[in-house]
Amino acid sequence: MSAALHPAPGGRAAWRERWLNWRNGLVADPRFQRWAAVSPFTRFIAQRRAKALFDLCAGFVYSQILLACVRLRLFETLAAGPQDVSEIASRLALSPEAAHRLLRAAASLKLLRALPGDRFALDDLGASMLGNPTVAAFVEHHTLLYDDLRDPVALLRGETTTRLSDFWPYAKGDAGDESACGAYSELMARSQKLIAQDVLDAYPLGRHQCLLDIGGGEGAFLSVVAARHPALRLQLFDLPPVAARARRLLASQGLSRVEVHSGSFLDTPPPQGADVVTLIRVLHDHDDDKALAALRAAHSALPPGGTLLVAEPMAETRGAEAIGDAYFGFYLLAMGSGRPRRHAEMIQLLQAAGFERIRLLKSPRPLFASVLTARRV
Ligand SMILES: CC(C)=CCC/C(C)=C/CC/C(C)=C/C=C/C(C)=C/C=C/C=C(C)/C=C/C=C(C)/C=C/C=C(C)/C=C/CC(C)(C)O
Ligand SMILES: C[S@@+](CC[C@H](N)C(=O)[O-])C[C@H]1O[C@@H](n2cnc3c(N)ncnc32)[C@H](O)[C@@H]1O
Repeated sequence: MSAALHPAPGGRAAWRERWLNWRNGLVADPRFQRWAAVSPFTRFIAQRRAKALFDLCAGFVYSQILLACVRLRLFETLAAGPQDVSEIASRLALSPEAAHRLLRAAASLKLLRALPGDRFALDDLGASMLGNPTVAAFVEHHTLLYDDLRDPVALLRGETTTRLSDFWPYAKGDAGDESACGAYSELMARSQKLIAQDVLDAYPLGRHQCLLDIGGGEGAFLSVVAARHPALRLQLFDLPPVAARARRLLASQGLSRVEVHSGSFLDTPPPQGADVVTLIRVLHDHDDDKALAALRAAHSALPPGGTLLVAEPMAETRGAEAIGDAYFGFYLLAMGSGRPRRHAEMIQLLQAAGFERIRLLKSPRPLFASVLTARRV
């Protein structure tokens, strides 16, 4: 970036930068670190910072312990109640020593709880895994992401080919065939359980007559909408191989009332008739030009005054900053397309496509998806 675009700050901002620089010099000084670690005024802060840095160093190890639990079906094994190490070891086909190591590790991560007598039970996080089987599917799927992240600098420099870009063929501009689209469509459909109800709680659709879901995948979101709004007319638009899967799956669920249309929002006009269009987890996996094309497609499908509903993880979501900028930032980099956007960037994009009255709605779990509405001009 040139200095002209980002001139050195003045006033309060300049003072803030000088203070930050002085503070960082102090924190980086080993003598200050030693003093802070023992001083009764600072030792709790120093310990918290050291632990936070250690957790960043160890994050991959923690993830792989979770992967071992998922692959060995440890949470399902303990679903009926606590068991002792030898019982668990024989169920997991591990030696008692290996089982003990895994169980203690999982207990330290609050997945399990260690009980007296070498017995182990689920703890809150292990029980949450049982209640959200989608998370286990993501944990398995992360083997692709972690392969791609083996050399993060090469990834940042665009020097690698990635496994995630094969998993998401449209990220490379390839619509893929039904089998290539099957894996991602199934993963997305399963993970709608974390999103669909939250979106509908944030924006009840009661006043609408017809909803078009652009990039609607296999129709998992629309099947939740159908159950809540029996009278709403429903349309789905997705790439031809995905639309074919949606037609089959929706028919098998008795949901032939969903009209399935196939095409690409890059070159095919979507169907007309909707007074609300949804884009769920579509914009963030496209670069600006294609995201703008998706928004223009939504605009063309709506009448003036029609509503657009966007739901996806966003950057700088309070309490979920690392999920947006770190997890999705690097996930989408490995995928080869898109980036998590900040609220201000979403507003710019939406306005450029002809939307106004853009509102960020209160949603139950914005860490999974923030929900925005906008009005077609
Ligand atoms: C009973 C007593 C006395 C006390 C209980 C105390 C209490 C209230 C405990 C809380 C228990 C509770 C309700 C727990 C709930 C836990 C839940 C709901 C956990 C959910 C976890 C979800 C996770 C970890 C989700 C992970 C999602 C991931 C990794 C999503 C990845 C998405 C991707 C890669 C999307 C790709 C799409 C693309 C391409 C980017 O567009
Ligand atoms: C990350 S998935 C989200 C699917 C679904 N909305 C959900 O949240 O479960 C993105 C979807 O957009 C579709 N898609 C990608 N590029 C498209 C395009 N050019 N035209 C239409 N759909 C597209 C994909 O096939 C996929 O179903």
